[in-house]
Amino acid sequence: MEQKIKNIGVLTSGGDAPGMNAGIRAVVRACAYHKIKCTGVFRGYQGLIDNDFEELNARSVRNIINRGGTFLKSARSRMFMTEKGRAKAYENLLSQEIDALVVIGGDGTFTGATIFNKEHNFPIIGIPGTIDNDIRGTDYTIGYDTALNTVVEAIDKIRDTANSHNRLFLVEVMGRDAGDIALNAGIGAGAEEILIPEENLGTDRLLESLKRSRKSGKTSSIIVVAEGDQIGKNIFELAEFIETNLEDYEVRVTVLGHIQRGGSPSCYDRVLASRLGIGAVDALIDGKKDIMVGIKDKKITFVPFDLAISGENEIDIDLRRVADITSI
Ligand SMILES: Nc1ncnc2c1ncn2[C@@H]1O[C@H](COP(=O)(O)OP(=O)(O)OP(=O)(O)O)[C@@H](O)[C@H]1O
Ligand SMILES: O=P(O)(O)OC[C@H]1O[C@](O)(CO)[C@@H](O)[C@@H]1O
Ligand SMILES: [Mg+2]
Repeated sequence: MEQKIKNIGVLTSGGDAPGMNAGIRAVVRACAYHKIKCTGVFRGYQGLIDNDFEELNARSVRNIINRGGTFLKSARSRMFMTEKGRAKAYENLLSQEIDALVVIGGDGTFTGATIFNKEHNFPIIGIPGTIDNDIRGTDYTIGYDTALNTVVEAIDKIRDTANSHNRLFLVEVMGRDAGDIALNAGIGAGAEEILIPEENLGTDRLLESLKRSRKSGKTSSIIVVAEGDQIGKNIFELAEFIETNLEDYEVRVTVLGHIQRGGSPSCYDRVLASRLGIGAVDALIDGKKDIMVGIKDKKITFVPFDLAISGENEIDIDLRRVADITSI
């Protein structure tokens, strides 16, 4: 028979994402509902190693549903990537009498979780919390929707200057290995071209497309470039390359950077985080472990960590077609 879970730890790890607070809140309140103790772990996996714990009750998470970032703070813990660091984390979990964990983060967080589970047989459920949306087994990750809206709002503003000065703007958006933000925000903001890590369309196509758009009467353009894109060595070199090859283009570069990770979460992200938080606690009560709770076709689903982090990020080819046709 499964042992009854008495104390669930919750942490946020990797890049912060809007909606993580709503996810923590849901986990804490689901624990309160089921009369399970809940322990907050500060600074992600690093907090496990440093013994940075605090008991949380339903009132500890008041007034945070609307706040970006994560009140538990986050970290990219190098120590957790070592066997020694993970052994220390396990020791601290035992001494705190924590018998299961909910980790909110991205692919790296889940990689750490599954390694930890294999080493120490410790029940962990993952909640996808990353603006990158680069997780398999869930249609959306917490923070992605808010980030998209932030990017579109920023590009709308850039468009004013692009249009007033007849300029070409290269706008860099986040996504080290994933083009989801670039592709969707690019379509939403009406970008001329969208460059993503999953496909290298080559510089010839880019120059041809820019020549064509001038001929068709366009006076300004916006190109959205994911930070992991492989066409240009970096976005500034790409700008130089375009100006060298197309003399009638005046190019400017905007790197949106971390504004994409901040801000109050959208309603979608708050609801998603609330559903996934409750799903994670339900899963632990049911004796599940080494899995991520996600959302597919509007329904809560559970997928093994190995599957959630498997393979390269895939983009929806229909979206590429939409981008190509609408930017004609
Ligand atoms: N191979 C690994 N072994 C052990 N722990 C790992 C491993 N990979 C990642 N982790 C742990 O997970 C943490 C978070 O991973 P990472 O920094 O890649 O962010 P993420 O969860 O992918 O989120 P995002 O991509 O949104 O920033 C790492 O800092 C590290 O502590
Ligand atoms: O400055 P940091 O925390 O290293 O974050 C940068 C990375 O985090 C992500 O935004 C995901 O959170 C990536 O797209 C990006 O490359
Ligand atoms: Mg990641």
